[in-house]
Amino acid sequence: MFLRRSVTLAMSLKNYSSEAKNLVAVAVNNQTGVATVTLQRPPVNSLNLELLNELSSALTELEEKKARGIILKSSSDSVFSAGLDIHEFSNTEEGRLKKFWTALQDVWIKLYGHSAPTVACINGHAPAGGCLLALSCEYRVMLKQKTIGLNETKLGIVAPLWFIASMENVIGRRLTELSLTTGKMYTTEEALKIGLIDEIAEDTNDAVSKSENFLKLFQNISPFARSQTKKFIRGNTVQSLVKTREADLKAFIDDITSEKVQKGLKVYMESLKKGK
Ligand SMILES: CCCCCCCC/C=C\CC(=O)SCCNC(=O)CCNC(=O)[C@H](O)C(C)(C)COP(=O)(O)OP(=O)(O)OC[C@H]1O[C@@H](n2cnc3c(N)ncnc32)[C@H](O)[C@@H]1OP(=O)(O)O
Repeated sequence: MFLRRSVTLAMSLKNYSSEAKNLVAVAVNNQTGVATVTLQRPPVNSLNLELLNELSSALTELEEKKARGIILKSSSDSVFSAGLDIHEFSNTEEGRLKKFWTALQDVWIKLYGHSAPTVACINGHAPAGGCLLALSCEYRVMLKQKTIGLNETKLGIVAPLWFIASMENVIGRRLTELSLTTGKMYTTEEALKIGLIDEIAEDTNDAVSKSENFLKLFQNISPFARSQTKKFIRGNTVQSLVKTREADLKAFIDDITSEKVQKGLKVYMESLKKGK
């Protein structure tokens, strides 16, 4: 019964090979059904509205096509994602701000609750929103000598509850509290020690191969049993945002457009430029 189902899924993916879009590229291995989703917005894959919309569409498509696994990586070996594009925050046009935050909520809901097994191949630094993407996956392989963390307090902003839950579900409440309140960025080696990541890789090829090995664990597991189990484990966390989306959006708009936060972000951006 399960075997017949697997064959059907593999066949449904047969003609779905590689599609390069602007900011997100999706390539599906027709033999394994595993999709590699590559973020490609140089220089640092900061998440703007357009990238988030493309990522959201890719995740929907991979849900519909019943992908057998997703590897999320960066086209650069230096930065996985620098997090949300800070320029979006200084956009005072409320329509775009709303679309931006709604797109981020969409991406998180789809990625966190995806039916396919997901791996973050963290082939570069992953601050803030970059760390969120990684935490939304089920397994994390990271290049040595990079950094990862939810550093929002360093920017004078407050990580929403669903960011916090994503980290708490991986490393527990005590460490999440310490990490978030201090805005701690962990080195790869530190991240492995606290369980924030699962494996260290030498380079991107090694990271991809370790990600593929993780997905092989599910080769002989019923996709239905696997995804339902994941749903039971992650369902409440996803639902907590689904039920409060409007309030979360309002809180974001109110906070991000406040004079105090805008001033702090300006100073942070200047410090980033000076850091060169
Ligand atoms: C109370 C308020 C509630 C509101 C709730 C909001 C919750 C928001 C939640 C999440 C927030 C975020 O995700 S904010 C983003 C946080 N990200 C960071 O702090 C990362 C900052 N970047 C870096 O540390 C580094 O750039 C890097 C380590 C990622 C890479 O270093 P590298 O040396 O390779 O590159 P540069 O630093 O030279 O950067 C190149 C270029 O990119 C610009 N840049 C970097 N990060 C961002 C970004 N996140 N958004 C937009 N632009 C970014 C950087 O300024 C450089 O630009 P220029 O070449 O023009 O100088």
